Amino acid sequence: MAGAPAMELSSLRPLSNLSPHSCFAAAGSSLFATRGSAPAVSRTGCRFRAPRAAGAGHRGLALERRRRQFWVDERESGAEEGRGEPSSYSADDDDDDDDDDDDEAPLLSLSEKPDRSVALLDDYEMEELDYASNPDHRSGYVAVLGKPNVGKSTIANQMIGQKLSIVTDKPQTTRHRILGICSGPEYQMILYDTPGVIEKKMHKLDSMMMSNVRSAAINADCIDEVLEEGIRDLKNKVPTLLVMNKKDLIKPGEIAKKLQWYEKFTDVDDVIPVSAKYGHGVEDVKDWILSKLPLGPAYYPKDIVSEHPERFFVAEIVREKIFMQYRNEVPYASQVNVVSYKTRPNAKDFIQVEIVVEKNSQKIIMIGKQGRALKLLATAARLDIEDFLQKKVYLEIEVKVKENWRQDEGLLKYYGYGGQIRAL
Ligand SMILES: Nc1nc2c(ncn2[C@@H]2O[C@H](COP(=O)(O)OP(=O)(O)OP(=O)(O)O)[C@@H](O)[C@H]2O)c(=O)[nH]1
Repeated sequence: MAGAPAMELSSLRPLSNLSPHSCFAAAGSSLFATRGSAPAVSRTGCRFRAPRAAGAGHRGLALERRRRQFWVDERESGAEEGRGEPSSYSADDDDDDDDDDDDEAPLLSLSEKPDRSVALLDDYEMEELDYASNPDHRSGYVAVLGKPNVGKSTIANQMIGQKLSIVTDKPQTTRHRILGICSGPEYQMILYDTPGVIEKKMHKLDSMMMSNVRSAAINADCIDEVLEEGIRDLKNKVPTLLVMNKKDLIKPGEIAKKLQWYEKFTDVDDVIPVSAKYGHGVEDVKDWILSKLPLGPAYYPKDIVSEHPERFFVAEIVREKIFMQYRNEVPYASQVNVVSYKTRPNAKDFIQVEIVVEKNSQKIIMIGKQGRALKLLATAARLDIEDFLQKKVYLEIEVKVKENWRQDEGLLKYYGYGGQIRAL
């Protein structure tokens, strides 16, 4: 069937006694709305946590300790940096000198689901957030799976209420699993937005991305019919929702027919039509997930929206701008690395980014005549990064060529496609 874009949302263990709706203030979600205890956000803005309240220092340390358990320090696995002839552009209003250096950041694992016993809040946090007195609290992992461009990132962002995953009109924008945490007073759902499932793998990059998708599916005990063998036996154990997205593009009379078709010819538990871009139906999806989430305490403090470090999002923002500005092969041949991120007490943060492309011809396109294209890119990226970080930054971008990086397993691992990214 020439179906509407569809994706599957699967969550951990089913549970029958539900308390839907109780946790959501909003009926009919609005775009990027802020929630209860969540910190202020802007269009692309996400705070990893709300500004700490007085006395919350312990909690910060506890979180730090817990995070470190997910970090894998294996810098030796990184490929050597080929230093070509860089072309760079610095996007800044004025100039600053740098001081502190944090380049010794360890790696953060993206492929492992934190074990509940590891990720659990410590006693101080339990007491502070009063979890012990709330036996009805629900929490669990949800994998967002589906083909490229169906709107997985859009719906994940909508549910979290903040733009964590980049969204473009080009397929296969999402390359990593993006973990987003959506919390309410009585629940916490941890969403894994995954790259679109592709069957035809052109590069090693595609294979490594798909292996991370499979791992997200396994971690959430769920299955997508387009995924390969090895996880099929998990079916039946996990509630699966098929989200029929972009219903705004379907004629009203067709929606009912498509729903019937999906219900009849797929194994999913439910089908919900939504229009993620406009927020329609997103609350229904949230309610469905809530109805399936197991009872249990939160995995993370409620004001945390992601485990990813800031530099991960900085690279993603630059990548989004590349997808928006350049055509054809160039965005797909580009890898963005934050090579240095320096916070300075009396000056703007200093961020050095390298864009790696595969051919010199791509580098020429990326830079443009008299560097105009790169300047445009750097300025657009800087503005969004500042919006995201809620502070001014000095951004320097270099373009380098590394032939066939998409086929180089060592480099791909170094760039985070082996399931690890550098922590800040
Ligand atoms: N008309 C319409 N467009 C939508 C809707 N949801 C998402 N889109 C658009 O579809 C495109 C792809 O959205 P994404 O959220 O990036 O899709 P994705 O599934 O994460 O894409 P991949 O990165 O390829 O896996 C973007 O241009 C979105 O604006 C919707 O409900 N209606």
